[in-house]
Amino acid sequence: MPESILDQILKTKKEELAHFSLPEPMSQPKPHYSLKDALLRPNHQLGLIAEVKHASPSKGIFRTKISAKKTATRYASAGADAISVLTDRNYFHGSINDLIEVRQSVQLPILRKDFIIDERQIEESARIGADAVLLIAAALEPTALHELYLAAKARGLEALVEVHDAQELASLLNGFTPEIIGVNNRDLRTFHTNLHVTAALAPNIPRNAVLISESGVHRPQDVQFLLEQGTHAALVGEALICAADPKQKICDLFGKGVNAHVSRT
Ligand SMILES: O=P(O)(O)OC[C@@H](O)[C@@H](O)c1c[nH]c2ccccc12
Repeated sequence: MPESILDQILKTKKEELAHFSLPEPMSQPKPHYSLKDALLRPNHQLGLIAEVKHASPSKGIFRTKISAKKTATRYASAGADAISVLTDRNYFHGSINDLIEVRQSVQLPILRKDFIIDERQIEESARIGADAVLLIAAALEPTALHELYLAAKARGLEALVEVHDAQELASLLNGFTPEIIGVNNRDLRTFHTNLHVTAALAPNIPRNAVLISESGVHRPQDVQFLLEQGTHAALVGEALICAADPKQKICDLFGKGVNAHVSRT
C-alpha cells in the first residue's frame, strides 16, 4: 500500500519527538474545565466543540493570518461549549503557542488536537493548559492507546478517543471503554468525509460514553442528522473558520429549528 498522509504525519511526529523539549509549566495553576461535563450540560441540544485550525493537508490554508486568540474568543462568545486547538505545525500550521494564547483568553475546556504517540506529549499538553487530548485509534496500537489514555487521566487530562470504522471501534472496546469517543467522519487516509460514518457506528457506542461526531459539519441539516443519531456533540472546524461571521454561523448551525436529542438504542 502506498504511504498514506497519516503515515507521513506519524513519521514527521517521530522525527519531531527526537528533538523534543518540554515547555515550562504554567506559572499559575488553572481551574479545571471538564470537556465531558461541558458537553453533557442539561437542556443542551447538540454540544459544540469549535476548532481553531489554520490549514489542513487536504484543503491547504483556510485563511491567511488567523488569530487563534480572536477566533477562540469569538467561538466562546457565540456559545461554543469547548474549543479544539490544532497544534500540529507541519501539516496544520498550528503551534502550542496557539493553545497557550487560547488558554489565556477563554474559560472553556480546551482539547489539544495533535498526533499524540508519546507520553511526553501528554505532559506537554498539561503544561500548556489543555484540558483534554486527542488519541487517534488509527495512529496507535490498542495497548499504546490504552497506556496513553491512562497517562492522560493520571495527569488530570481527559482524552477523546477517535475512531473511524467498525473495526477500530471493536478493537478499542475490546480493551476498554473511554469516557469520550469521537467518530471522525473523515478518513485520515483518503480524506473522504461522510456523516453516515457516525450513523453507522453510533449504535455500537456504549451509552455511558459521550459521543462526538467530528468533521464535515457544514449545514443545519447536518446538525439535525447528528442529533437523530444520538450524538452528544459535534466538532466543527472548517465551516466556522471559513465563515465570514463565525458567530452567525454557529447560530445558524446550532440555533433555532433543531429538535431535541434522540437517545441511542
Ligand atoms: O474542519 P472539519 O471538517 O469541521 O473537521 C474538524 C475536525 O474534526 C478535524 O480537524 C479532525 C478530526 N480528527 C482529526 C485528527 C487530526 C487532525 C484533524 C482532525
